[in-house]
Amino acid sequence: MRTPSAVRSAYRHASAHLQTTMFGMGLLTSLFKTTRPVTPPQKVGFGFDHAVYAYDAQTYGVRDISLDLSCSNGNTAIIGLNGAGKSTLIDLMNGTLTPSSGKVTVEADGKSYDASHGGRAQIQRIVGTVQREADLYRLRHNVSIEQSIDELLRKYRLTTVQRLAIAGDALAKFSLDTNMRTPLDELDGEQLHLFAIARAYAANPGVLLADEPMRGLDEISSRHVAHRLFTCGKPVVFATHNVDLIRNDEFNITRVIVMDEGEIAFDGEPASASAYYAQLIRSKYRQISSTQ
Ligand SMILES: Nc1ncnc2c1ncn2[C@@H]1O[C@H](COP(=O)(O)OP(=O)(O)OP(=O)(O)O)[C@@H](O)[C@H]1O
Repeated sequence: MRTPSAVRSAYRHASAHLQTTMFGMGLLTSLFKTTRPVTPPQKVGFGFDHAVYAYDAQTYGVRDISLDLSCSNGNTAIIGLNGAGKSTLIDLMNGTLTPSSGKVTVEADGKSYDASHGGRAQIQRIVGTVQREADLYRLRHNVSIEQSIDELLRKYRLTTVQRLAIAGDALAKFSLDTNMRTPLDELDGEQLHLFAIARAYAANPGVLLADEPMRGLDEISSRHVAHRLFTCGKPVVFATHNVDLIRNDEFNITRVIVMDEGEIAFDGEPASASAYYAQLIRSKYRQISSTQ
């Protein structure tokens, strides 16, 4: 039988071992953390070189896209009918998808990153993706929106005070400071869209990517969200079906890419793009009515 002093000594030994292990684990966790950019990456751009993405043998998301997109000169809209390839294009830009063939690169501050060649983590620091509504529902819903951003920021080497300050600033920027303690599932539609933007903004990316950032909102809420998004001080590349929006000077949309059946059908300034798109829709209607 062990004496009390032998038990105490074994306990001290075990506890010292545990402390060393926990210290090691803490060190390991912080080693794997990354730094949040203090100043966002500048001069961000996207390069597509004959990029193709096939979901399966029959279904192409995009076909043979070649595109040079610099984000330094205003906001960029991607428009197109359902299934035209807008979401696939956005997922290739943020490294969620890698091309089946061809190449997609993200340029920032003179360097080039390719998600097909180990660059995904770096790309996701440069590019802030506004989560789609469906993806927001995967977040924990019983925590406040402040906590939700705090949880996102835990991957960075930041103190709790720094994380909460960043979360507070991001929420204030998108008029959500009075809702900081509100759980996600108690936000209304407009607030939910603003929260998705604030969450992407909090990581201080060089560009924001948003797939239909006003989806499902009424005219008033759409306008409010659009105003906040397009005047937030970061370039935005976004997909939309709202053609009226792209012609609004207040939103500084300088380039519009029209997609059709996985390809870029038009690339230019908003007025010409919306005229082209109206023509495209008319020709689709004619095709449908001629086959009925
Ligand atoms: N996960 C998937 N699996 C199989 N096919 C897919 C998948 N996602 C998209 N597709 C197909 O890829 C093509 C392009 O779809 P994508 O979602 O990129 O278009 P979109 O322009 O964003 O459409 P929408 O405006 O309806 O969101 C479509 O034919 C679509 O059916």
